[in-house]
Amino acid sequence: MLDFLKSISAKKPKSRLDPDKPAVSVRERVSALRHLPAFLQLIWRTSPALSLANIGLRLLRAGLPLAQLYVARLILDSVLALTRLPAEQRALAPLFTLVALEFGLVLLADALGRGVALLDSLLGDLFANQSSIRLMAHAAELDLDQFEDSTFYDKLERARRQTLSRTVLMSQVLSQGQDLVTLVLLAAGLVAFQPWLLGLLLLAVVPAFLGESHFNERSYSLSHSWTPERRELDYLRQTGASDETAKEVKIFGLSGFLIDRFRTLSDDFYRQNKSLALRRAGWGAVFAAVGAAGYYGAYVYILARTVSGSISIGQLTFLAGSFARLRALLEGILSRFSSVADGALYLQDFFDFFALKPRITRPIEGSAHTRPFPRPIQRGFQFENVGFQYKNGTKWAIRNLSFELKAGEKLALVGENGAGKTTLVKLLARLYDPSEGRILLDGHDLREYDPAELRQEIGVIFQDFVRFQLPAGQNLAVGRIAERHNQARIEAAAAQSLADTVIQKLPGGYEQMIGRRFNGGVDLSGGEWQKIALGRAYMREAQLLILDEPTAALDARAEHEVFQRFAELTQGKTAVLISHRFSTVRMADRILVIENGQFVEIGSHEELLDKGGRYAELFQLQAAGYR
Ligand SMILES: Nc1ncnc2c1ncn2[C@@H]1O[C@H](COP(=O)(O)OP(=O)(O)OP(=O)(O)O)[C@@H](O)[C@H]1O
Repeated sequence: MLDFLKSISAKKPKSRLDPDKPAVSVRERVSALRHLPAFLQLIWRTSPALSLANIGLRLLRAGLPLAQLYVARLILDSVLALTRLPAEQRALAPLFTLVALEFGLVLLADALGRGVALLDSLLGDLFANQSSIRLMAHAAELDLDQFEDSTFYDKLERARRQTLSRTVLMSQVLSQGQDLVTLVLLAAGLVAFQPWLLGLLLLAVVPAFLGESHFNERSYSLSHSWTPERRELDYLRQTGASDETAKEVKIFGLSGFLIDRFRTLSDDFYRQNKSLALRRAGWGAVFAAVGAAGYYGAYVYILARTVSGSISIGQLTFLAGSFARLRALLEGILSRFSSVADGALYLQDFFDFFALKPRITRPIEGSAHTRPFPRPIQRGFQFENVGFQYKNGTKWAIRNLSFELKAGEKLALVGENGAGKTTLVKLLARLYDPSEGRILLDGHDLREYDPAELRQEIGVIFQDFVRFQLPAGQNLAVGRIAERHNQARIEAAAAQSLADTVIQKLPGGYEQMIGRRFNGGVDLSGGEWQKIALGRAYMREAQLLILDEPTAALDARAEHEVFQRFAELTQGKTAVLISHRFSTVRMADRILVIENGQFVEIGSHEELLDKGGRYAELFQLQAAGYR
C-alpha cells in the first residue's frame, strides 16, 4: 500500500511521445474545476426551464433516502412493539399506514429518478447540438493559418470529441450536487448517534478515492498524449476504407502498408491501456476490501450496542442502513469527483478552443472603424514589398513583391510549381495577412476594410475547390449561398460555365445529388466537377474574380469556350487568372511572372515575348512541345 501511495506522487506517465512529460498533477485537476461554473452557465443557457426542472427534481430525490430509512425504522419498532402486546390489543392500522407511506416513497423515488434521467437526456441532447453549432461557428471565424497548425488541430479534435461526452459530465455534476445533499442529511443522523463512525467511514473510503484519482489521472495523460496518434489512426482508417481513396489504394496496393501502420499504432496504444486497466482492476479489488472492512467494523459496533439494549432494533436498521448508504454515497461522490475533475480537464480543451481568437478581424486593432469597400473599385490593388511566410513553412513563400493590379484589368500569374501564385491570391482574399509589406486597395491598406465585405466582393475558385456532396444546383449556389433558391440565376451561372451540359445529363437534373457519399449520389468526372466549380464564380458576381487553374481538367474545346465566355463576363471587372497553359494566359491584359516568390517581370503577352526574358523562355518551351 505504501508503495502504491508513493507511486501516486512519484510516477510519471509512460508517454510514447514524451517520456518526461509529467502526469497531470492533482493540483491541475483541482484547478480544472474552475471551468465548472462556466460549463454550468452554458448548460443553463441551453434551456433555463429544463435546467430548473432538473434541479428541482434532484433536490426532492436527494431527501428521499433519509425519509425511507426513517420510515423503515418506524415500521420495525412498531412491529416489535406490537409483538410485545397481547393479541387483542394489537391495532394494525398505524403499522399499515407506515407501510403505505414507505410504498409511496418507493414509487416517488422511482418517478423522480425517471424524471431526472429524462431531463438529463433532453438537456444533454440540446447541449450537444448547441455545442456542435458553436464549434462550427467558431471554427469558421478562425484564420486559415490556425487550421494549418497541428496543435490547433489537436485542440479542435479534442473539442469536437467533447461536444458529446460533455453531456455525461453534466449529469455527473448534477448528480454530485444531489448526492451531496443526501450525504449531509444522512450524516447528520449518524453524527447525532456516534460522531466517530463518520471517521471510520472516511477511513474506509478515502484510499479508494486516492486510487481512483491516480488511475484517472494516468488515463487522461495517456489519452491526451495520444491525440496526434488517434488522429493518425482515424486518418488511416478513413484512407484504408473510403470511396475517395479506394482507387489509388487498390492501384498502388497500399492496403497492407496502411494496415501495418494502423496495427503498429493501435497495438501500442492497446498495450499501454491494458497495463493501466490491469493495475486499475487489481487496486480496485484491494480498496473494495478496505471499504467492506470499515463497514463491517461499524456494523459490529452497532450490533453490540443493540444487544446491550442501548438502541432499538429500528435504530439498528436505521444506523446500519445509513452507514451502508453513506459509504456507497461517499465512495460514489469521491470517485465521481475524480471523473468530474477528469472531465473538467477535458473541458479545458473545450474552452481553450473557444478562447482562440482570429487575428484577421474587423476593425483592425488600433482603428475605430473599417473603411467602406469601394463600389466600384477605382484604382485597384497595389502590392508594396509584400513578403509572406507560412507559419509552418521554412522559407518565404513570397518576398519583396511589388506590382499593381489595376481596376478592370485581367492579370495572369505565371510561375513554376511552388512559385507563390496561390499564396498571392490568398493574400488578396485576406485568408492571410502579409508578414511584411502591405497590400493597398485604392490607396488604403487592405486591413482597413472589413474582411467579410472584402470577401463578398471577391470570387475565388481554387484549384483544389471543394466537391460538396450536395445536389447539383446547390453545388453551384455555394458561390452565392443566399441565392440558392434563385433557380434562374443558378441556371444562368451553369450556362456560363458550361455546367448546364453536365447537369442536363444527370437523371435528377439540378436536384441530382452529386458525389458518392450519400444515397443516390452520382459522381462526376474531374472536368465536369470543374465546370460546376466554375459556375460558382459566375454565381458570385464579384468585383474581383480569381480563377486558380480553372481549366486544368477541361478538354481543349471546353477550355476555349470557357475563356470566350470568361472574357465577356469579366468585361469591366478585375480578374486574376492562374494557369500553366499559355493559350489561356495570353488572353490576359498583362502577365506577372514570379519565381521563388519574387517578382520577375510584368507586361502583355507581346511585350514579354519581345523582351525575351523568363516568360518568353517558358512560352517557347511549351510551344516546342506542340511542334
Ligand atoms: N499551407 C502551407 N504551409 C506551408 N507552406 C506552404 C503552404 N502552402 C504553400 N506553401 C509553400 O509556399 C510556397 C508557394 O506555394 P503556392 O501554393 O503559392 O505555389 P503555386 O505557385 O501556387 O504552385 P502550383 O503551381 O504548384 O500551384 C511553396 O513552396 C509551398 O510549398
